Amino acid sequence: MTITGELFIGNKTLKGENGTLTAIAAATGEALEGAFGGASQADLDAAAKLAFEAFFVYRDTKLEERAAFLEKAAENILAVGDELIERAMAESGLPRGRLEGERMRTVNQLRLFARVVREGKFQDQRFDPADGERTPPKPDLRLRKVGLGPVAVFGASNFPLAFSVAGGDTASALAAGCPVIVKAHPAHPGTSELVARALQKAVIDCGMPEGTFSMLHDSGYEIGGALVAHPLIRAVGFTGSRKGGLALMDTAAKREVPVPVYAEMSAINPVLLFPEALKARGDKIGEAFAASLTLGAGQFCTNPGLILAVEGEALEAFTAGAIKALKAIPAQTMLTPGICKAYQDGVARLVSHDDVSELAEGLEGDAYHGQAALFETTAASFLKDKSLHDEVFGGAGLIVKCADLAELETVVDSLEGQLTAALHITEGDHAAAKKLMPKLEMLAGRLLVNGFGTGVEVSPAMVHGGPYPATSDARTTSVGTMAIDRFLRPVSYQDMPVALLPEALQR
Ligand SMILES: NC(=O)C1=CN([C@@H]2O[C@H](COP(=O)(O)OP(=O)(O)OC[C@H]3O[C@@H](n4cnc5c(N)ncnc54)[C@H](O)[C@@H]3O)[C@@H](O)[C@H]2O)C=CC1
Ligand SMILES: O=C(O)CCC(=O)C(=O)O
Repeated sequence: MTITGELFIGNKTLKGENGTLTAIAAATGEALEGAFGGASQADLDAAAKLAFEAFFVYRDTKLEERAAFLEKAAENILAVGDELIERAMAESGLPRGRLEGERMRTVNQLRLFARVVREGKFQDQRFDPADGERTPPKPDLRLRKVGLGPVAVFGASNFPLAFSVAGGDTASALAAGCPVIVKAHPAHPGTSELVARALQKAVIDCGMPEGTFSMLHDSGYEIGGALVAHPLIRAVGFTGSRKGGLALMDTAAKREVPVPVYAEMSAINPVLLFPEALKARGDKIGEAFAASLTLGAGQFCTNPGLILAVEGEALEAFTAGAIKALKAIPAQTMLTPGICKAYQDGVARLVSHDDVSELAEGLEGDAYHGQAALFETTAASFLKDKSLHDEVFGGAGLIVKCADLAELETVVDSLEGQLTAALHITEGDHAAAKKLMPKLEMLAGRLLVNGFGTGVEVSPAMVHGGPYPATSDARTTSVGTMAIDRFLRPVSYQDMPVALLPEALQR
């Protein structure tokens, strides 16, 4: 398939004329096939108008039809075939195995939401019958949840399939009955085009209203901002930097009618090593940590960037295991030259920090490669300098040595909101771990034991979220079936004649 660089506005494609963006090969920095035309305000208005009109039809589609549409989208993505994987590899620098896995995750996520839609429980229908005998008389009340309206989706650079055009935000918004306008990520515009084509075809194949799906390119930040500000957009899903997420939250808050922005931003995902676990298997935990830290060049928002432990011999065994493993890990291509530069700058800041020691580096790589790095500091220094709490997006980890468990708890108290917190424990650590549980529940969206947070299971019981700045709204998740709730709101029907009630509430 030729990459056309076009915009997808409802069922049409057209070349944007508001500037151009070029796809870059992550491994070499060279330009790839396709010049992507940026959308204008008029293109955005057209997509938003179609989405808003589509909403009134799409939200009332039969659940079976909506589910079949999601399944068709999954089928069409698979039908793109190897070209999708090849293009995503070139644009993101991620290896084939990872992207094939991510494609299945994307497809299965759409299929999972199809099952959620078919089941219908997300509508949360409630029936509270009238009671005329009561004083005062009680009205007949019925409730269901409905879609919010058109949703803007900003996909993530680090998951060009599972968190992008047809990723979790899009799947959950479509499942909720909301049309979607995607602002394509500039790091993988060709991958985005191939997936957008599959989604547009699914809309047509299934006879869904035109405007159920659109995708725009932005040659800068103008159209992304205008999309969030657009009066016909009713919610926003975002995965990316804290700076980007905050800018879009600010735009949404300043609208005449503010709308929710579900932004997943930065996290350093603390890993707490408890004394008995360290004594029992410190070196093994160290090795496993180095592997998780450097998975996908460390470009996961769930990356375990921070180790907290009590200093001593057992921690030294962990550190030795991590250093040995890390030194043998090859540098890997990073997603974009910009992300690579931000990583190198972050590592350089740690290297030159007076209170931080560099323990190890991974193997050296080429210009666009991220070289893993491991650092160490004391709890006192970490508590003193808030800049040490910042995410360094990539394979860099910081060990914080605490004098005792009380100091470790003080460090936990000082942390910003996180996506995950991991505990490494044996039974002998249960009492100490239990003491920290209330604080950890306040800190993170997911608490996990004897593992690391990378590799998020798409499950009904998953929370991929957490208090600010991990996300903009700790009440939600962007992965798993509960993600649908972000794009729904409840409507109550009081003493409504049956003829006026939505079909699902007529009984
Ligand atoms: N926590 C996480 O899940 C992730 C964090 N990151 C962080 O973000 C950095 C840059 O990565 P990107 O993916 O490029 O994130 P980004 O936040 O710069 O961009 C994400 C998306 O938002 C758009 N955008 C950003 N700022 C905007 C603004 N002010 N107005 C309108 N649109 C805007 C971009 O065009 C892109 O489509 C990384 O170095 C890393 O630090 C990146 C990926 C995932
Ligand atoms: O680890 C995962 O599977 C998902 C992580 C994620 O959401 C991210 O890195 O943006």
